[in-house]
This record gives sequence, structure tokens and C-alpha cells, in this order.
Amino acid sequence: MASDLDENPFLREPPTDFESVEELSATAAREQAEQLREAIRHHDRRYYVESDPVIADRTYDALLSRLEALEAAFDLDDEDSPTRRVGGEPVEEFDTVEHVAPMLSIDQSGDAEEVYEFDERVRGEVGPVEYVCEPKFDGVSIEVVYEDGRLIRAATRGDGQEGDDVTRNVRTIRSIPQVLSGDPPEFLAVRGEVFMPRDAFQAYNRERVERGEDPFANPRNATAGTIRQHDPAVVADRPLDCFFFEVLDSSDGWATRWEEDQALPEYGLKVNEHTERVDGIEDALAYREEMLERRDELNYEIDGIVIKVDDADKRERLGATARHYRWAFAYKFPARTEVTTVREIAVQVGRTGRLTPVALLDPVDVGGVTVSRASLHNPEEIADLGVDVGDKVRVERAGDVIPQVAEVVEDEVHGESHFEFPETCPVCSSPIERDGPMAYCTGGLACTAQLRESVVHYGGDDGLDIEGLGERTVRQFIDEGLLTDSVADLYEIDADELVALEGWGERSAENLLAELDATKEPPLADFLAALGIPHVGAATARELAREFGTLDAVIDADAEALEAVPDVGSVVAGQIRDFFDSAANRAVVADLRDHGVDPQDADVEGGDELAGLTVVFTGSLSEHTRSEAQALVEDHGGSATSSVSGNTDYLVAGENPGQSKRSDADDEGVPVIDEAEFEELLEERGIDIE
Ligand SMILES: NC(=O)c1ccc[n+]([C@@H]2O[C@H](COP(=O)([O-])OP(=O)(O)OC[C@H]3O[C@@H](n4cnc5c(N)ncnc54)[C@H](O)[C@@H]3O)[C@@H](O)[C@H]2O)c1
Ligand SMILES: [Zn+2]
Repeated sequence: MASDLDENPFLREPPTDFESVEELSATAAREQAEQLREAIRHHDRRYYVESDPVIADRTYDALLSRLEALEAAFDLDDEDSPTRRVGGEPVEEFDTVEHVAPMLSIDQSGDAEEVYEFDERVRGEVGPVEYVCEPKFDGVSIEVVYEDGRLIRAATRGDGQEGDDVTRNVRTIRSIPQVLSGDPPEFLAVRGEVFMPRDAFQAYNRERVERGEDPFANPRNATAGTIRQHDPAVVADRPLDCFFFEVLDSSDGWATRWEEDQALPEYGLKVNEHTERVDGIEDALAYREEMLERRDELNYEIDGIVIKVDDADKRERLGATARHYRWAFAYKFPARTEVTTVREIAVQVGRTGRLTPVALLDPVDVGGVTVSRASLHNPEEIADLGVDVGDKVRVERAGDVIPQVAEVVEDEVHGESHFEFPETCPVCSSPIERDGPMAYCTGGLACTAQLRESVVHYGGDDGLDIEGLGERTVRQFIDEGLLTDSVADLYEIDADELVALEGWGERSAENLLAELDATKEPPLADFLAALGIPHVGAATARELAREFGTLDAVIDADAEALEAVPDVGSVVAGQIRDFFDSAANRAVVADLRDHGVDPQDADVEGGDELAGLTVVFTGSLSEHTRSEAQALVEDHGGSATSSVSGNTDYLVAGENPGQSKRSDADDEGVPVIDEAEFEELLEERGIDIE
């Protein structure tokens, strides 16, 4: 369970107690908006990039609505706000590609009242309409482009404008044709949802558990994790499937969504059999009830239905906001819940020492997933719920990961909770320190739980990726006394000690020592990520490395300098400062250095020649990839953003530029320049390009 979500109240706390917007001062509103943006970006990354979300979708949705409300009431709009974009940034390891048309999100609610409002607005603007109703598949959205009937590209949604090029992976999915059949249009870009069928997901998870790997929490995470694999052979091995549900662009046009849905199967593109055209909103509501009843019969997860205006002209007239289409609405299903009994309340200790209470439950099937533990977040949550061992509770799984205890339905002991939160750490017996609703063990790395978690993190995917240093091994090293003080102890282990351990031989010992040796000159960014500074994941670590260049410069940076780094707000800046201000953490870093770990300086190229300049790139450039060009601008103090706004100075258009950016540039009066002109501009500012 994640344990690094600390100070920012919106990183974890369910926002049930927002004060009303009117009661806030402008300063308080601005501060809250900043915390919300930071939290939402963090959760977006966990959800879209890492496929490992840590809060419930409902909680996430509430954070987003709150931010929207603040921005509207206090005029706090900001072009980089997560309310202005969908999804997560593309991931650096893949090529970034621009979509032929924006891939937006869908406005949604589980409340019929809002569905009626949607219908009224639609009819108010374009008159009477027919709707097409479809299941809302809970998978991963992709764009697939065919030219002359051949698959040329597939991309994830990314931030809605550009996504990751996952063509090689998508080619391995059997239900997505490489070559279209029938008489397809010359150009066809379609949107669909990739998913893992439920039975395949269960079989796959069983295999993982047998191999000693963690099971995926749900089919959506399994799909998201698979589609971003670096090895297409791994993808081919996993059972993915796909439904197509939208033509993004085509050399042929269809007058209605319904006709589109009839045409796609003729080309071999799979659509969903439950799609229906209905006459008005009442029928759409009836469709939803029917699908809700049938959802457990389906071999794939759905989390609601999508209601779409059928007529293409009317859709065009309705248009879109920055985040969603105005012609579609998702009517979500309620969360899946079941009642079960609390057997025990356990307290886990995370890497940062944070104590998280967890309810251990009689296992219960909640919508196809066996739930045997549910997060209780913190001591206050236990008190609020009044939950005790022996109580019957309702657990909830809202299309997401960590099941929650929603309420106590039958109280064994009556009244408030008698569970006593420990005064000392259940692992190391150090005193516990309270910070607001949170509780922490004060033992630091002397606490074996914290030591274990920090070493696992150091060697994990988000750290230095040390093969052979999994959770079980780390436990063994701690139990056997090979790891006692800090992660630096790793570098003192020798072959004889390893071979003496149960389950170790010469080969495995040699391999691990070689792996450890190979991590002695890590790139600065990887090293920073491996330290496990709260909120500093791979992306933020890269930004820090790029900004400061050396480890010492990061350690010495003051809060102001840290805040100047993209993606780092005041909260994260404070966390980084606190981390390096701690004598214990500094000692760990010094200890690692004494053992020969020498993080390599990162390139901090250039200076501030482009300070104040904001550019947006579109299309493909010939001299650089787009991310190189963006990095070039940023390295020289400029900023490269992904969407055109009034603040943009230039739109740099390469080959096949995106139409939406061009028309935004026209609307905003932003000059459009080509690659040669861009290079001239760099030279004028004294930047030597080659
Ligand atoms: N828990 C978290 O930390 C966290 C973080 C980010 C987002 N989220 C959740 O993600 C959701 C928002 O994300 P989103 O914008 O990716 O998706 P969405 O739920 O708003 O819906 C849009 C998506 O629905 C998909 N879809 C499925 N069937 C469809 C159909 N028949 N027609 C059209 N589209 C269909 C599309 O791929 C599209 O991407 C919210 O539910 C939010 O709570 C959660
Ligand atoms: Zn402890």
C-alpha cells in the first residue's frame, strides 16, 4: 500500500467536508486550488501513467469538481490546470504522436438529474435528437489509424492531444486487424477501448500469484500496464481485446453514429453488440437499467453507459469544452458493494513511517473481485466510521483499486469504535507521532518496516531497478542481519554471506552482486527517485535532475528554487526540503556515497536565452523529435506547452500539423512558423543548434 501521500490534504483525504466556496478568501482559494492541482496531477500520473491509483474514483471526481468550482468562482483559470486537459502526459519512453482529432473525456454522473440536464441542454441547442446508447467499457482508450486499409499507427489517449505511440504493442492484439477488409475509406482513424476479458484476467492473475508476483487489482489496471509494456512479445502473451466506438476522422463521412457503427464491422473492426439507438432520454434511462442488470453476465467490465447524440451535424454544432465532448454523457453505475465482517484491524507501516490501518475481512466477492482487506486510511477515519472488530461493514469497490469501508451496517459492540490505535509502532515499538489525522512511527530506518520498504523501493521499478532484490529477499536480509541501518548496507554484503543463506547459490549471489555493482553510477534522476522522497516519482526526479544537474545542488536548493521546477508546487517543494533537512536522510546519502555510489551529473544545458518565450509544437519536425525540440526550448529557459492559448508566442508547425492547434492559433492570433523559422529564431537568440 502506498505510504508517501502525506502533507497535501487532497492527496488522500476524502473531500467530504469542503467549506462552501463563498466562505473562502481569495488567498485561501488560490492556495487550495494549487493543492488540488498538485494532487490531481499526482493522481493522474498514478492512474494513467503508472496504472496504480491510490484513491477511489469517486474521491478523484470530487477533487476535480472542487477545483472546477474554485476556478470558476475566483477566476483562477490557468492553462496548465488539470481541468483544462484530460488524462496524463504521454510517457517519455514512447514516441509521442499527435492525434488526428482531440481524444477527449466524457462528462459523467451517476445521478439521473444530471442526465436530464444534459438532455435539456442538448435539445435547447439543437432541437429534438435521437441518442445512441452504449456500454461504457472500463479499459484503456486508443486511437488506431488506417491508411489505404493498413494499420499505420496506434496511440494511447495521453493528454488528449498527444499520446504514446504503442503501435508495436497494438499489432499483437488479435481483434485489431492489420489490414481492413471490404472497401474501407482511404483514411480512417478510429477510437476504441482495449480491455482484458474478465475470465482471461482471472486466469492471468492466478498465474501471477503462482509466480510470486502481485496480482493486478482489476482488469483495467492489467490492461493499462500491458499496453505500455516495452516488449511486444509480452503484450502478445496477454489476452487483450478491443471494441471500437467512434470514428475520429475519415476520408468518408457518416451522417450518424449509428451508421458508423454498422459500417465498422464491414472493415473487420469489432463493435459492441449491445449498442442501441433510442428515441429520447427516457429510453436511454431504461437502457441503463437493463445494462445495470446484465453487467455481471458480460465477460468485460463496464462502469456505466454512454449516451451520444446520433446525428453528426448536431454533434458538430454542440462541440466540446477543453475536457469533454458536449454531445455525449456517461451515466455511471453505482459502486459495487457487499456486506462482510471485520475480523481484525491491522496497522501497516510504510516507507515514510506512516501508519495505515487496514480492515481484514471475511473474504467476499464484490462484483467479481475477491475482497479480503479494505483501507481505513487513518485513525480518525476509524473513529468517524465507528468501526470495530466483529462489525458487519459495507465495502465498496468503485471501479477502482483499494476497496473502502463505506459504513458500519451492524454494530457488534455498539456506538463508537473501541479499537485502540497503538501508541507505539507495531513493528519496532518506537513511539508514534500524530500529525493531524495521520500517525507516524518515529523509529526511522531503525524500524525494520521502514527499512524494508525503503530498500524495496530503492531496488524497485521506480528506483534503480535492481534485479533479484524483491520484497522477499529484502525481508530475508533483514531477518538474517545483513541489513541493519540503511539501504547502504546492501553494498557491504559479500558473496560468502549470500551463499550461506537459504535458497542462495554461487550463481544467484554473483548475479545480485553484479547488479548492485552496476547501480553504482546511476543517472541522477534515477538516484533521486530511488531515495523515496515523498511525492518524488520518476517524472519529478527527471525534472529535478534537469534543473539542478548535481545531487549537491538538489540537496542545497531552497524551497523557492525547488518550486521553480515544473511539476513541483509549494507542497512538494516543502517535502523535498524536509527530506534533505533530516539528519538521518543526509546520513543515508553520505553512507551511500561512502560505499561508492556516485550519481552522475545530469545535463543542464544552455541558459536563459529563451526566458519568457512560450511555444507549442505540432506535426513532425525533420531535425529533431518533438520531445527533443521541447527539451531544447526548456533547457534554454523557455517553455514548451502542449496546447495553444493567449500566452503562446509561436506555434511551430512541422509536417502534418494538427488541425486543432492551427485553428486555436488562428483564434488566439498566435503566429504560426515552420521549422526553419524556428531555427532562425534560436540562432537570433544566440543558440547554436548543432
Ligand atoms: N482514482 C484515481 O486516482 C483517478 C485518477 C484519474 C482518473 N480517474 C478516473 O478516471 C475517470 C476519468 O477518466 P477518463 O477521462 O479516462 O474516462 P471517463 O471515465 O471520463 O470516460 C471517457 C472514457 O470512456 C471510454 N469509453 C468507454 N466506452 C465508451 C463508449 N462506448 N463511448 C465512448 N467512450 C467510451 C473512452 O475510452 C474514454 O476515454 C473518472 O472516472 C476518474 O474518477 C481516477
Ligand atoms: Zn516502527
